[in-house]
Amino acid sequence: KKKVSFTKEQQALMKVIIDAYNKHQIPQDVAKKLLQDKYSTEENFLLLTEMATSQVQVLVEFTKNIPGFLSLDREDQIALLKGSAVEAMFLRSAQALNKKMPIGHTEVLEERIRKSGISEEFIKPMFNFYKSIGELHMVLEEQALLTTITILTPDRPYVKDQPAVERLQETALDLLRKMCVLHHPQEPQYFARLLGRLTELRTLSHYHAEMLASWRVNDHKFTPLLCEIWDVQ
Ligand SMILES: O=C(c1ccccc1)c1ccc(-c2nc3ccccc3n2[C@H](C(=O)NC2CCCCC2)C2CCCCC2)cc1
Repeated sequence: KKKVSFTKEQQALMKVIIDAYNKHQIPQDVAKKLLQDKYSTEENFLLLTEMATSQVQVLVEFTKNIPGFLSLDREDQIALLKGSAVEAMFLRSAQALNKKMPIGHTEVLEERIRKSGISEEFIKPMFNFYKSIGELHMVLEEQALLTTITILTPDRPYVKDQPAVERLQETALDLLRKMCVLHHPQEPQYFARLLGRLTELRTLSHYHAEMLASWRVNDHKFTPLLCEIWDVQ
């Protein structure tokens, strides 16, 4: 059994990130809403924009707790948030679908998402991603670190001081690598598989503006915050 030891700094970093991740959960649980009632395509689109808007607010609060983030150039902080918001939303959505639920609930939830108004061509890649996240059975620490690593991606558009972001991301990557060895000792390639999901995530978010336009509703109304973050309207 591989011995994994964390430095004092790594233990402190993990605690800060876990506390932030737990504190900044989505207010009301969208999965519960979807399981309670069937909604029309319009209502589903509104639900998505409401959930996504509150998720962006939660994401901003979460990033403030990432050690070093607030010391970055202010415009770079905005560029990192803008560049990772859609990916963080899909990560959160994947976790919402893969959460332990009573028998049969996941199937109902999946069905309601499939029928929510999303155009067919995007259902497959989105669920492929959700399934590939589910198969990893990530522990909370890994989920929180994966979101942190997604936010601290140096090569987002308009980031000026990439090395400064790289240094923060590397700290989170070192910690995640150790977490993977600790929680998945039988799978030496687990860490690499986890990072591979970020590539799939980037592809999903690449088509996001186009995906939204294809949602079968007459007018696509967005909140001002989403217009900022989602490059729509
Ligand atoms: O942007 C999306 C898209 C994708 C393809 C085409 C057009 C738009 C697009 C499409 C679905 C989901 C998505 N995948 C989910 C998995 C499990 C549970 C809910 C999920 N959702 C939506 C949601 O509210 N997500 C929250 C989750 C918390 C963080 C903020 C976001 C609802 C919205 C009501 C209708 C059904 C799905 C998340 C994002």
